[in-house]
Amino acid sequence: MKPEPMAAKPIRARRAECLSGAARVPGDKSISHRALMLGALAAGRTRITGLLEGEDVLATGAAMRAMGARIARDGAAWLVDGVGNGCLLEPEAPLDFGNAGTGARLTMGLVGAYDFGATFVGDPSLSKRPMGRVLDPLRLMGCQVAARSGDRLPLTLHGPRTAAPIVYRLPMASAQVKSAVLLAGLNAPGVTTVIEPVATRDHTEKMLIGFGAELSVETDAAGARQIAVVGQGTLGGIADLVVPGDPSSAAFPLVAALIVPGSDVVIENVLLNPTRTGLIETLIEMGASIAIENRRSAGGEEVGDLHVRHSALKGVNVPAERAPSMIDEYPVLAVAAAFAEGETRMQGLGELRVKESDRLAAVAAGLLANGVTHQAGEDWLVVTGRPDGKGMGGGTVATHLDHRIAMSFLVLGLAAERPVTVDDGRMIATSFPEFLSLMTALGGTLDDVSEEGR
Ligand SMILES: O=C(O)C1=C[C@@H](OP(=O)(O)O)[C@@H](O)[C@H](O)C1
Ligand SMILES: C=C(OP(=O)(O)O)C(=O)O
Repeated sequence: MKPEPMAAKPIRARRAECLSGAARVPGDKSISHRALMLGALAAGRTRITGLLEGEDVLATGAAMRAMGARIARDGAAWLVDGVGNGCLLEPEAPLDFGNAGTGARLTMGLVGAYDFGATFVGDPSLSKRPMGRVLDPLRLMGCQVAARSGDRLPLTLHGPRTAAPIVYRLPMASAQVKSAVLLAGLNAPGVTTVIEPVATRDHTEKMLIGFGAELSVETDAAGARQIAVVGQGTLGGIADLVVPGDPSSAAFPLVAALIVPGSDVVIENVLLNPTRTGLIETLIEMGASIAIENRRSAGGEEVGDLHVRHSALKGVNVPAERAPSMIDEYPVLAVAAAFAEGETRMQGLGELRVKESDRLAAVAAGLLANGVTHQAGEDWLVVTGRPDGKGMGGGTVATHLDHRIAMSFLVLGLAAERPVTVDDGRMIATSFPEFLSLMTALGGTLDDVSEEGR
């Protein structure tokens, strides 16, 4: 008999008095996935602190175990004993990535150049997302793919006996595709090259160098980056890999503090890698009071504490070129824009359509349900704000198994005139399990209302 599907967990946010205090968001999700993957691949031990213990990352850990790595928690740290480059084992059962695009796509790259079979499965959200963007370059390297129509999960990969190194120009701005090709290149003889016309998050490049891979990056006058990795080299464990706080999680208390009158909040230890700071840049242009304090370096990355105070925001134009550096932050930017004077115009949003949900459609529907004036097109969104939040709220938002839609609209409810309900908060645990307790500790008024509908 099939197990009963778990019941949805609706959550409601009510207008908060003010938010205050200090908070520390969990480790960066992108870096956490890569730390487990490269630790699993490297020879010897990697000790990781600050790892995000969200469901997405734990699924990656389980997949790495299934291919031979030993991974165990040791107090506040995680110890990973890797297999050595080229020595992953064929997994005996399907690898289940749950809701996680990053875990699934990067692992496809990791195993796509191995002469063995690996099957990938995921939840209903992940099973709708396009995998062809990763499978196409893997096919060029000699990988065989058996997939559902449209290159969706479940699918099985079988790499070639010897993979062909390729030169691959990214057809879309995607760090996941870039990373998958570079990881496949680790097991191909010779040099595998990725050309990215627009820079995307660079964690894979930085961490590959940290684990001892031979990798070079050249940037041309137009900003295009050419990244070359030498395959079949040796990777070694990292004794002390520190994962900084996730700026994509920090975005929620950050925007909440900006829009709830009287707020004064410090968010500590946030990753400030320039490929991830588009939201902070945009909010500062909108007039946000965000002071970056205590700037320092941790684990080869710049980090700092964000001191945020409630601010009078004004609408701005957010250029399409900025999208890769804030791609996961548009839903919560739309919420900030709902409280800004005038129009905020966001362009270049095509990639939002293929995230955990069609985020552009989900944001537009959530704004509509809560009385926020907006217009949306194929790849753009214009939000017309109302600083006092008058007339806003009162709606229920369909989250479509998307953690960022859930958290963004709960933030809206903290400042809107009427409460905002999200239909299901379960997916918040994929990236930010502490969200409810952290927001509540700052003064957020969030309630689990699962019992109401029963
Ligand atoms: O490489 C990564 O860790 C990620 C890249 C982005 O996806 P795309 O590469 O599809 O833009 C982002 O949306 C995702 O949350 C994490
Ligand atoms: C898009 C996201 O993640 P993923 O692609 O890993 O599912 C996200 O966390 O917003």
